[in-house]
Amino acid sequence: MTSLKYMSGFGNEHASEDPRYPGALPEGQNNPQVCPYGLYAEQLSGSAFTCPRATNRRSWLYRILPSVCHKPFQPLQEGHLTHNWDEVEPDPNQLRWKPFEIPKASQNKLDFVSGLHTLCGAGEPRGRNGIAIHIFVCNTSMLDRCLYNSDGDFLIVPQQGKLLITTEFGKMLVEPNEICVIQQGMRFSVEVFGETRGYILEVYGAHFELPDLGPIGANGLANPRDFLVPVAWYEDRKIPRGYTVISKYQGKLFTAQQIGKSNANFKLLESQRWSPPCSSTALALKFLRRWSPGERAKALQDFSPFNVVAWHGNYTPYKYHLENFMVINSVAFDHADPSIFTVLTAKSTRPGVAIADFVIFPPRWGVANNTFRPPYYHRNCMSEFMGLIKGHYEAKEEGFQPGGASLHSMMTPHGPDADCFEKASKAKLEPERVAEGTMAFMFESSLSMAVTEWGLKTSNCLDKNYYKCWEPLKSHFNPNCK
Ligand SMILES: O=C(O)Cc1cc(O)ccc1O
Ligand SMILES: [Fe+2]
Repeated sequence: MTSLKYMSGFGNEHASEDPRYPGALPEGQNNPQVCPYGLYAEQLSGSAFTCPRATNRRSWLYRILPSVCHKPFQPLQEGHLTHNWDEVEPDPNQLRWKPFEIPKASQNKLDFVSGLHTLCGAGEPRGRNGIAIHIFVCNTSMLDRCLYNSDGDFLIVPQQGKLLITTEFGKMLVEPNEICVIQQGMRFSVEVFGETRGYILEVYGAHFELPDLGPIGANGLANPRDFLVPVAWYEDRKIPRGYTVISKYQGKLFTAQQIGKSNANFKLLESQRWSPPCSSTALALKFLRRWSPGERAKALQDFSPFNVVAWHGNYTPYKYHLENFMVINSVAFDHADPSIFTVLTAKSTRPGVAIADFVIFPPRWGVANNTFRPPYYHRNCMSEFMGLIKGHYEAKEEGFQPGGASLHSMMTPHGPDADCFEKASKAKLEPERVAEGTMAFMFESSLSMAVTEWGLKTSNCLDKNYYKCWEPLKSHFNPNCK
């Protein structure tokens, strides 16, 4: 695979043209009467038109045919997505899952969509407030089908296997230890290269932002320039069985076939060698009139949704490598709250309270003196979902495995297992590397999440003995020794 190009910067205004068609972006305006090369202009709005500038998100896509060319949507019964949070009775227990099983392609072919499973969540896509956490396990690439999420944004954390994601904005390769965000409405298709697994945080009604840095200053944590945005790439190919667009809409999946064949139209214009600058409306209209009825009929067949020749805007998919996180931590004493490790936050309307934060536990130095260095024992007014990309998590060397997960719900006590407590209370406090070669992460939410039937039962991955990891903790209380 030739290496892909990206543009850098979080939330920037970017502009990109497929190099095969220079000048495809209209100059100085969004909606010329006829766009260069006869493309259609289409806006994708990611915020209300009237949002303040700082939060206003939209992009303009210049495409061979507009997205509206599709047959009616039909329900699709596939995957295990739900936002029915009443499938099973509430369960406040500490929950831990063994690595979610990835079926072999020879037994059960799953692609990114058919391999989606909702594990837990809260809230409701219609009310535009809530989250869902999904696990994806797949072994097959999506073939001539793409997905878009009408309900919210997907933050995708691959854990095993890389994802080659084609989007309307271009291609991104996302490997374990990288994450990507595909925002509401963006069409994407996922190619995989073997058995593949990962986690998804879905947020309804908010976009991810970089956390404010406050007294940290202008730099640090996830730096904006390390967020990478794809460059325009389009395809105009024959799709014998037609292209299927899948929409996740109000928690359910729907499919529609694209109709409209771009090749004929586009090749025709191309054959006229529209070399830029070709902004002459009269000339363009002349070309458009040249289509015969036969050509128009031929035009109504099939086309790829990845037909965006150029785009500009600040509403894009993006990826980020977790190794780029600039870690800040205690250099004197005590254990700082894990909010210091926030990569991205989806804010609620309450100041400082996130609908969901994406937090990582990267390799770093532990140097705090006179300090119990691992995570403290904890009861939280937020819900803490954790996953492990690789290695071990410092608070639980055993039991919490890559590709598994844990959920410590609102006010459910949790903390280091007995082993960890004993070791860390006796350890000689020298500077030491913590979490070397590992990457654990947390989706922390102000919402009280319910677990799905798949999570508690069907996945068959729930570790029924999790609570036992704290059983050996013994009292060290000694009234005679301070
Ligand atoms: O529960 C956990 O392991 C996550 C966590 C880590 C930490 O360093 C401090 C608090 C906390 O909840
Ligand atoms: Fe915690």
